[in-house]
Amino acid sequence: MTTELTIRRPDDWHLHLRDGAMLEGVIGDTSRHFARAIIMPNLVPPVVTTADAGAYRDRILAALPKGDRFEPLMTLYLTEHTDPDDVEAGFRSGLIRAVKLYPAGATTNSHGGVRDIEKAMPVLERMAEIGLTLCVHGEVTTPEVDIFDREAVFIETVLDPLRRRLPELRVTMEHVTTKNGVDYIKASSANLAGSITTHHLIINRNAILVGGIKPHYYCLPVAKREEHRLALRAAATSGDTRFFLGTDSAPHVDPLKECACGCAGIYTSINTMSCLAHVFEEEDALARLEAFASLNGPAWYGLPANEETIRLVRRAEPVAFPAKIETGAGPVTVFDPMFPLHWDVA
Ligand SMILES: NC(=O)N[C@@H](CC(=O)O)C(=O)O
Ligand SMILES: [Zn+2]
Ligand SMILES: [Zn+2]
Repeated sequence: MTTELTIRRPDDWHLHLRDGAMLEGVIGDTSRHFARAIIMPNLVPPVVTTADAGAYRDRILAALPKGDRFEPLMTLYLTEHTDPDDVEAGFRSGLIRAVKLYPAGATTNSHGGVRDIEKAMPVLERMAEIGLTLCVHGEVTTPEVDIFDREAVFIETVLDPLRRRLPELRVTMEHVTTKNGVDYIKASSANLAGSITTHHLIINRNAILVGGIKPHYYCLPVAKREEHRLALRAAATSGDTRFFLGTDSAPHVDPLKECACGCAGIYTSINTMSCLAHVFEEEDALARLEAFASLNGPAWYGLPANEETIRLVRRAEPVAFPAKIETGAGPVTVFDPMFPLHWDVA
């Protein structure tokens, strides 16, 4: 049995750090293990201009625990009024690594997102021209579409038409949750990749609903049936370079999760590497954990893999993680994978 594994230091290609007291409370859980992360722009108000992103980056670096080395990779929140010249200037300066498409109303703080994609075409055309990546929250918001079908319908009715229209546009399908998403990425010949979260490799929709309603397993896109989880596991552990880690660690304080209309989002930064090592071990794929967590993401985003390494060790006794972390904004419940975690980052 493998009990030790050294891999390049991982990166997180989809992360919510929030702002203010929450940012201060969570950033250390990422910078402890990860060298870089793509930082989601869905703040209130959102990060819409290059100037906003520069200021947010400064706040992130100021909140970083002393001695930690961590590079935030900044994104812009696409709106129907986004200025293509500002996007291009941000990209050319090296600050902006991606632009994020939130269909309006699809998820947390997405009300300022895109209603009519036609209005965003000038920006998308410019991005295709200059090689800037579009990250998408791939769900339609049409009320008639069942919430469990929203990703599949998005692929058919929004993503595929967009990619046919702009084949040069580089697209990251964020937090893929369905076999449909996995198959769509695998069938593409270029300019498409997908991030997969830690929790979608571990839970299916039963976790949310069986034995009582469990708000801490609720996120968007919502976890699907078991067959979809298995497809995600197969993709993540396959070594296929088009799939990589984006934890989508999304902290909300407990009172906003444990209420009549709880927020979507699961907090996994603190135990992601332990969870992933467990999953890859179960799939007999520990040798491919480095590809998923440390190599495929940088390759897709045109960055070198990290030179530093981390060492994962399988402990005889389970590793203890707190049930919640305390932040200046309030308590945040930590993802419970519902099995003991034996892998630890040494
Ligand atoms: N994933 C989530 O459930 N929530 C994210 C938003 C998102 O990534 O869709 C958040 O910002 O809380
Ligand atoms: Zn999302
Ligand atoms: Zn997210």
